[in-house]
Amino acid sequence: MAFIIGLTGGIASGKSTVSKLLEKRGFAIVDADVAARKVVEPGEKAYKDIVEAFGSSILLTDGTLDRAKLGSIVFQNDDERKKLNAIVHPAVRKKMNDWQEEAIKAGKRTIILDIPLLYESGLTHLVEKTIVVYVNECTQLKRLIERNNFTEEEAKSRIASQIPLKEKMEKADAVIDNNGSVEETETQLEQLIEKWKMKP
Ligand SMILES: CC(C)(COP(=O)(O)OP(=O)(O)OC[C@H]1O[C@@H](n2cnc3c(N)ncnc32)[C@H](O)[C@@H]1O)[C@@H](O)C(=O)NCCC(=O)NCCS
Ligand SMILES: Nc1ncnc2c1ncn2[C@@H]1O[C@H](COP(=O)(O)OP(=O)(O)OP(=O)(O)O)[C@@H](O)[C@H]1O
Repeated sequence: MAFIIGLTGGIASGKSTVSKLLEKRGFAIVDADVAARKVVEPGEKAYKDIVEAFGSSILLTDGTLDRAKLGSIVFQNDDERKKLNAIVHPAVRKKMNDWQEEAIKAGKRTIILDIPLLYESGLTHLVEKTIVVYVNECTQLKRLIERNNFTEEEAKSRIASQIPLKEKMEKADAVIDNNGSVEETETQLEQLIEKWKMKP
């Protein structure tokens, strides 16, 4: 039996940073954001459903999704976001399940499911333990604005579309504080790998 761990946090809290550190150590990573990009490629069912629901004005000239435009629609309106989630999430779950099976077949002993919406989507039954990557509100806002070139308003509306990070932290089996340097984050991760006896 493989050890299945859910890695989550808030937008721009540092999940990808932590998952890269885990990948470097040979752990299998199954990333929901990667799956969510894959299942909306032209030709996929979710792609067709999105075009039907949101209209072809959310497409770029090459026929792929205009993610910036779709993002500006769904992070300003809860109903639109729920509509998109209902189309994309079932396909994401299936894709992640396929990748998890592949990792198990390849002999991986610990599999990390990197799922930003682990708590929002009620998916904790899929994992044995949860890790929350935590940053304070100020760091989160600053890093999100810097990484995505968002205005403060755009960044705040994305943060507001998720359960507050503090609440996620209270639900977690382990918390990694990513307010400091990446090296400090790596040290905490190493201690957790030791404590939970995680083997790649
Ligand atoms: C709206 C979309 C096109 C915007 O794309 P964009 O490239 O700007 O963002 P990206 O996909 O890289 O997501 C960045 C982060 O935003 C947050 N986020 C994304 N979707 C959602 C959502 N539906 N609800 C809350 N937060 C979300 C997550 O923290 C994610 O890590 C895209 O986020 C999307 O398709 N979302 C729906 C699928 C989804 O829920 N993905 C999250 C994990 S399954
Ligand atoms: N400890 C750190 N010190 C400085 N910058 C950091 C640190 N950790 C992450 N960052 C930066 O903050 C931003 C967000 O980090 P990252 O992309 O890992 O977050 P995420 O939780 O995966 O985000 P998302 O949910 O949006 O995919 C990135 O630009 C990253 O380079």
